Amino acid sequence: MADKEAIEKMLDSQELDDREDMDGQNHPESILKSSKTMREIVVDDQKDSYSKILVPGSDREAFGSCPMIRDWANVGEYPSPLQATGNVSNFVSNHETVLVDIVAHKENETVSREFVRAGPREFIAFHPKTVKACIVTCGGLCPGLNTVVREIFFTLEKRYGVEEIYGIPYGYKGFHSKKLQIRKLTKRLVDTIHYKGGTFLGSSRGGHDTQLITDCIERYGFRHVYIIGGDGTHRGALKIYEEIRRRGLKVALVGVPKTIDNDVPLIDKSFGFDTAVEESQRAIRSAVVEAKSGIHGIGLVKLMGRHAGWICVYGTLSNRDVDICLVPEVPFELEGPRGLYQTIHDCIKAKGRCVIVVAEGAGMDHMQTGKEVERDPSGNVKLADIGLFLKAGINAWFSYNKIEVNLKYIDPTYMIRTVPPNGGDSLTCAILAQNAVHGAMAGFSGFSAGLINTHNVLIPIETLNNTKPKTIHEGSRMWQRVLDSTGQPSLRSH
Ligand SMILES: Nc1ncnc2c1ncn2[C@@H]1O[C@H](COP(=O)(O)OP(=O)(O)O)[C@@H](O)[C@H]1O
Ligand SMILES: O=P(O)(O)OC[C@H]1O[C@](O)(COP(=O)(O)O)[C@@H](O)[C@@H]1O
Ligand SMILES: [Mg+2]
Repeated sequence: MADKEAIEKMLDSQELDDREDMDGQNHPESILKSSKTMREIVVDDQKDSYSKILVPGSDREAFGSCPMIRDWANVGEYPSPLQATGNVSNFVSNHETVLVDIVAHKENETVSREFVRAGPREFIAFHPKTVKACIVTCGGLCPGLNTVVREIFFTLEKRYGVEEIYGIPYGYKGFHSKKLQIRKLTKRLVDTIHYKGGTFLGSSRGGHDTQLITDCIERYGFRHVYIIGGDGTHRGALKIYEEIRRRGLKVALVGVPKTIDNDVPLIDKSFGFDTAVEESQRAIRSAVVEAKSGIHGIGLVKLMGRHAGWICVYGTLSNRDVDICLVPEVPFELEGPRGLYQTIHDCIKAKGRCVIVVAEGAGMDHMQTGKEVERDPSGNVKLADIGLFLKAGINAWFSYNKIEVNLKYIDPTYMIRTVPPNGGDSLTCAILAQNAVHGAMAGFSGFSAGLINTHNVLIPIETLNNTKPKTIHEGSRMWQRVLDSTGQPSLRSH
């Protein structure tokens, strides 16, 4: 039987669970059971080559649990329509968790954080016919946004039989701006959007208003709210989630973390990052070709990375012809015998050329002194252009020292985030989106879908927001790989 037919048949046979409209806490035991206290997973206590992993079950406020709507509103319990079309062994129990800290040492006990495992549940909290869902994309662009939107749509529509799915235009503003139109999404509208870069829904910075957004959610009767965005978006999402709880609304608020900078904490990698790195190769290769072809050629490439230099690091390590990599986390000096300019000079003397990759947030201590800080509508600090600054500084230094150089500056900033996702990122987007929907259908709320240690999890947004962004550490093996590949010195006199 076709998926759709099987789902329809199953849904038609289901009465609306009256718990959905009841007061009181009459919840199914199967879903409710709370976890034990300190749980010990002894991987193998016979062999001392295995480690003992302790999961701190007693402190499950932050880890190992995920908020559920039934904590503040009544929801029902229905057999999942996936029972009619899927393999039942694919269902995930609410008691399954994924460990975060998996590197162990046999001499020590490893205490790991854990998150609820994502995936389809055998029983769901919403009758799909009662679900009105909306999807919004916020903040900067990232390859794969459209793929996430499309997959949320099709998972809701095809797998669960949800009929009303809406697109919120241009980010948070779209919930309340009179100039913007919320529109119903259809298969025809979203069918081919994954082949394109950008976001079909539009995006924006600024415009977050917790009360107006929650009013809109209430007015439309949205039961699922899917919010795709980065750190700023998630700060905004947490406020909406708290307001939803305060008002006692039966709403699953779900995040999908997005950022080209790859600094979202806890998760393995953010979607679109690999595509951006791949796209950065075109710019870096051009810089290498230019540097190799000119007399004392210098290729300078500026890439994105406001507070974290992951694109530069991965771009550098992929290319392997880069001589100097500059990231926001690792300060460098310009002048002096170990400074940047002298290092470029040494590199040119040794190789006849020098290729430099710089993150937009690197070297800010050289530029923003004394100036008033400018902010974008979301409150992010507007950075001065380190690429242009270095271009001018390098040219001036060599000119002063009467050494001919040919510097070519390449700034592919927006080009690397506006392309469609590559194959791997497309798959990541699809799986994240599916798990966002499975989590919402199961009645979880206030979480973001993420991949940790290659396993899909539901991360409470509060935890995500309270965890430090993932940045590069100077003492790390990753930074050491950069130093090994480039051969660059510390660029500091101390
Ligand atoms: N602290 C905050 N509280 C509420 N909303 C916020 C907050 N920070 C950012 N936002 C909102 O989140 C949206 C996206 O934020 P932004 O920083 O531009 O992008 P990103 O989510 O990619 O980091 C914007 O609409 C912005 O107004
Ligand atoms: O010009 P815009 O749209 O503000 O975007 C620039 C910023 O967006 C980013 O690509 C990603 O930022 P977000 O993840 O916060 O959206 C940064 O690297 C960059 O500084
Ligand atoms: Mg951000």
